[in-house]
Amino acid sequence: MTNDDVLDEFRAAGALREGHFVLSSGLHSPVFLQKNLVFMRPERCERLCKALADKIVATVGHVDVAVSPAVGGIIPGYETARHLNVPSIYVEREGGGFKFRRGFHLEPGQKVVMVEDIVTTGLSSRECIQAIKDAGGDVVAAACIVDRSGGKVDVGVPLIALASLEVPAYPADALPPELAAIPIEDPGSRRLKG
Ligand SMILES: O=P(O)(O)OC[C@H]1O[C@H](OP(=O)(O)OP(=O)(O)O)[C@H](O)[C@@H]1O
Ligand SMILES: O=C(O)c1cc(=O)[nH]c(=O)[nH]1
Ligand SMILES: [Mg+2]
Repeated sequence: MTNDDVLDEFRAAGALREGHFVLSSGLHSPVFLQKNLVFMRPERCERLCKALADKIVATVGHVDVAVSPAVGGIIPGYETARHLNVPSIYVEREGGGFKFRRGFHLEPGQKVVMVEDIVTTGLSSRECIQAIKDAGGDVVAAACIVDRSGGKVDVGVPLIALASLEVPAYPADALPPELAAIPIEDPGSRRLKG
């Protein structure tokens, strides 16, 4: 799939949103990819994740397991794992960091692909990769549906992105006036209080 094919799936799902969004990293952006509106349609999710699985196999060959960071990574992680024919497990936030819960664990040295939905700064990917390493996994690659950094981000392992875009994002103290004038939405789960 080309970048345009991937973006067309987001457009067709109404998931390419414009406004004023505060991202997981705390950066602000006029564009938000609301991936859940894409993943809610199994046929869309299947098209994207099959293409991502093919790209993973072509890049790193066989892996043993896919691990994703909750919440956004869970559905694409599962669907990508289905096409890789490997198990899919996930980490979730507990006390600030990502932890394996629900009986999920890794065997020492298992080859892991970390599957994210969207990468912006790579912070969530790096946190997830650290949790996998702490659990004994060997992270052979990271993968995502969309890399919003246009290939600039470094997550410490090769990043396999189905699509790569450069989307503007600004620190809170450096907002363009036209963005500052729009009310803020905070759509992710990082700052959710229980
Ligand atoms: O590369 P980054 O700067 O870390 O940004 C990308 C992350 O932001 C989103 O997660 P978020 O924490 O908003 O919560 P969600 O997974 O529940 O959507 C997305 O799912 C990625 O995990
Ligand atoms: O950086 C993020 O938090 C982020 C950006 C985006 O476009 N979509 C998303 O789900 N998260
Ligand atoms: Mg996430």
